[in-house]
Amino acid sequence: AEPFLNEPDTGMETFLLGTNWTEGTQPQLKDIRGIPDFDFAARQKLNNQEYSFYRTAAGGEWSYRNNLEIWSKVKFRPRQLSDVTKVNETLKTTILGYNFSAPIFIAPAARAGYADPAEGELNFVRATASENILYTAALYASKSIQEIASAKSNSTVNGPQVLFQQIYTNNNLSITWDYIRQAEELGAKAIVWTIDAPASSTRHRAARYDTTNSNSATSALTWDIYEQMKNQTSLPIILKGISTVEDALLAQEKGAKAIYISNHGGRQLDHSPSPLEIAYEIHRNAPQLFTEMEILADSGVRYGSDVLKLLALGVKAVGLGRSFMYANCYGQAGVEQAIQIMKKEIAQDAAQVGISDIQNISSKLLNTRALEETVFLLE
Ligand SMILES: Cc1cc2nc3c(=O)[nH]c(=O)nc-3n(C[C@H](O)[C@H](O)[C@H](O)COP(=O)(O)O)c2cc1C
Repeated sequence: AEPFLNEPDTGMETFLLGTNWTEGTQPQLKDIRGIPDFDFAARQKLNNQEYSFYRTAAGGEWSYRNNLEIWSKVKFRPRQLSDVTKVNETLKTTILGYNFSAPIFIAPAARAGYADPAEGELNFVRATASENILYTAALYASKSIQEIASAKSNSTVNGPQVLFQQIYTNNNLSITWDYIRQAEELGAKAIVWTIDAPASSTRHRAARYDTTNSNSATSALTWDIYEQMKNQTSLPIILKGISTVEDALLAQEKGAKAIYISNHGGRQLDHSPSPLEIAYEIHRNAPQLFTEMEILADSGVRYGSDVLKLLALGVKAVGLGRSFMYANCYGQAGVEQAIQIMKKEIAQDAAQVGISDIQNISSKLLNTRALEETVFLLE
């Protein structure tokens, strides 16, 4: 196996070594310039067990790598002399009808308490309120669903803050239905049902510390359960972990208003496709899906330009998992800074590409020839 770069050389370490920073201590937040810097910073602060849980991925971590490396295969085709002066105003978007300041969100991830034992996920709730982006809370959060709900802001552009609730289904479905009811009562606006974790996954990095899946007890995953779930709630159910155009089409056939393409950050199945490859497969086989339903995506997103590539294929909004977990090592301020970095990069990179409206990006601004070699085409 060839070595690879977990994060590009951002010059951070060189810079820090020229200051009074001591290796193994967390750098100052002001010295974080890009999303990958939060990974470096988290490695300094967290112990090996905690960092490994956040960082781990499945098998030889080839999907984890591919999630990070695939972006460079798709180049931009920047159009110069387009009027991009108002691009900042087009950053705002809607997700299932709710208003947000940017097409990015915090993906559901368990155990935020490793990064901030006192506040855990509450930092995500508060930071997404102040920055007005979406937070999708994880079932296996360090804080209880009640604690998360009570940290919500009452005064956002949507009125009370909009949170989506991620769930795993339990083999005993009555536990799942109770959980959905509870989320609904506490004001969640959508259920994000994770469908790509039918079993525990092979995660050597975290297994060393006996901290692998948070969901090892769960495996009830069928379209029949989806039908049953729809009868349990009036909330929209977003299927998280769609990896093929066939399943995207099936989801639409069964009435899904939104789906979420993801390979779980490469944490479930090694050699599962990246969101860029999945989005491209849908773009080539059933492009209408991007307008007929809302398609969210995550896995491997580290830069504003990564987000733009997914949006250009038709994705509605893009999530980040690990990066926000790492940013949470700085508490709410760190999470806010991560959101601000992403917003700034999305807007400025959009301008560089010649995008005047982030909500309406032509796929012709991408050169996808490299994906054409491997894309799966339906008969
Ligand atoms: C520490 C950690 C815990 C996670 N826990 C969950 C979870 O409980 N439920 C879920 O649907 N996805 C979970 N995920 C996956 C994320 O929702 C998301 O798909 C993934 O992190 C995106 O890839 P990225 O980390 O490269 O941004 C977790 C990811 C991480 C890193």
